Amino acid sequence: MGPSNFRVIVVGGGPVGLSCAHALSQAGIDFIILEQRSSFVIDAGSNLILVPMSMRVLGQLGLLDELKEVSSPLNIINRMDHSGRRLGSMKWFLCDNEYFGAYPRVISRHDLTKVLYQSLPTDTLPNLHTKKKVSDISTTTGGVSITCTDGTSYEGSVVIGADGAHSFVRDRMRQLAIDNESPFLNEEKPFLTTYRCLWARFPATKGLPPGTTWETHGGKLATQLFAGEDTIVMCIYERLDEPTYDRCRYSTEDEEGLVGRWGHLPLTPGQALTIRDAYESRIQSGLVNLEEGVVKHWSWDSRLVLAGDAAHKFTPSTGAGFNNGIIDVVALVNELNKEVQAARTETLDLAAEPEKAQIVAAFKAYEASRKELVIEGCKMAGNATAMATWQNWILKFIDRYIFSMHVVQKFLSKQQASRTARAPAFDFLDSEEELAGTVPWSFPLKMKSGRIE
Ligand SMILES: Cc1cc2nc3c(=O)[nH]c(=O)nc-3n(C[C@H](O)[C@H](O)[C@H](O)COP(=O)(O)OP(=O)(O)OC[C@H]3O[C@@H](n4cnc5c(N)ncnc54)[C@H](O)[C@@H]3O)c2cc1C
Repeated sequence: MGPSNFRVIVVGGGPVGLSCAHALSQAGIDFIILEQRSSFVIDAGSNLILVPMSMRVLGQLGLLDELKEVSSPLNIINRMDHSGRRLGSMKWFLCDNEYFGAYPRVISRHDLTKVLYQSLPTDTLPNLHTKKKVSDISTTTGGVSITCTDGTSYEGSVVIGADGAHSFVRDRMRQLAIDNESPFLNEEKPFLTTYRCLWARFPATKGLPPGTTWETHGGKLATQLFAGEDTIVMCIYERLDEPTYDRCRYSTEDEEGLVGRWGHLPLTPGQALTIRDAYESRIQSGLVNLEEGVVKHWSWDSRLVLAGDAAHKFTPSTGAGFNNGIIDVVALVNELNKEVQAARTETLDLAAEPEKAQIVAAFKAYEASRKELVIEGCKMAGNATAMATWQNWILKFIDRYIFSMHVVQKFLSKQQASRTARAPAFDFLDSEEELAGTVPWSFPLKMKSGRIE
C-alpha cells in the first residue's frame, strides 16, 4: 500500500467489492471496505458463471488457478420445452471455447467469495470491516465522510458504491443531486422487474456429471440447471403478471406457492428430475425479483461512483451480472490509477492526491467506456429471458425453430465474441496470456513471458 493521502472507501464487500480490494491493492491505492454482513464469505445464493473476459482479469490478479480448482467447465447447454421436446443445444452462452481458449466455468458464490477474500494480501485485511452498515455519506471539502449504523465513521477521498441493486450510495447520489438542483439526477427506482427467480441448490445426483447444463423453455416459465462438483443449482424464471419498479421480499410460503404451480415440470429429459424433486432435496433456496436496467449517471462530482449491481442489473439468464461488475472494477481502477500515478509523478510526492477535476474526468471516462457494452449486455440478457419464457409468438417461434440453427448460433457467437474482445484488462498489471484463442483481445496485455508487447 502506498503512503498516499488518497483513500478509497468501498461500500459493500460482495464479489464486486472484494474485486475492488484486489485491484486497489495491486495499484497501491489505499482503501477500506465497509460491509454490513458479518462475513465476506457468503454461504448463500445461487451459483455464478465465470466467462473468459472476467477469467482473464482474475488471471491478472493471480486468482485463476485457485478458482479453477473450485469450479467446473461448462460447454453445452441442452434445451427442451416443458413437454420434453428437444429444442437443440448451444455453447454456453454462445461462448465458443476456440475463440478465447477457455470454457466458461460454474462456481458457487461461497467458493468465489472465499477465494476472493482469502487471497487478499495479509496486510490489507485490517482494512476490511464487517458489520458496518453505511447509513450516511456526506461530502466535505477534502473528500467524504461516512457514518455507519453503529455510530462509527470513516474519512476518505472517494466512495465506490459496490453495494448491490438496492444501493445506499446510489440513493445518496440522488439526494445530493436534488439538494444541488443538478441535472445529473437518477430515477428513484431505476430497475424494472418483469421476472422473479426461484433458485435452489441440492446435492449432486447420479447421471448429472459436473458441467451438465439443461434449460427448459415454455409459456411464462423457464428453467436452468447447472451441475457443479458437489451440488446442482436450478433457477426457475417466472414472468410476473405485471412488471414492477417496486422491491419485493418473498417468504418460504411464496417459494412453496411457485413450486405448487410448476413443480410437476421436468428439469431434465423424461421427467427424471422435476422442479419439485429438486426443491424438496434442497440445501438452500431463495426467491428473488430479477431487476433489470442501467443507471443513467454512475458518479456524483469527484466523490461518489457506482460499480456492479449498484450501476446495472441484468436478468441472470446469460450469467452477466458479476462478469460485468468485475469489468467495471477494471475500467474504474485503471482510470483512478492513471490519475493517482500522474499526481505522484508531477509532484514527486508519494502522498499526492489527484485534483478534483482529474477524479471527475476519471469517473466520466470509466462510465463512457462501460455504458454502451453494459446496455447491450442488459438487453441481451432480457431478450434471452423473454425468449426462454415465450413472451410472445414471435419469440416462441424464434426459440423453437430459428435459434437452434447452427448458422444462427455461429453468427450470434461471433457478435458475442466481438463484445468480449472489447472488454478491458488491467493496464497496470502484466500477465501470462492464458486465455488466448482464435479471436485476438483488443486490449493486449504486456506479457511476462514476452510473447506480446
Ligand atoms: C439467481 C441469480 C443467479 C445469478 N447468476 C449469475 C451468473 O451466473 N453470473 C454472473 O456473473 N452473475 C450472476 N448473477 C448476478 C450476480 O449475483 C450479481 O451481479 C453480483 O452478485 C453483483 O455483485 P455486487 O458485489 O455488485 O452486489 P452484491 O452481490 O449484491 O453485493 C453487495 C454487497 O453490499 C453490501 N451492502 C449493501 N448495502 C450496504 C450498506 N448500506 N452498507 C454496507 N454494505 C452494504 C451487501 O451486504 C452485499 O454484500 C446472478 C444473480 C441471481 C439473483
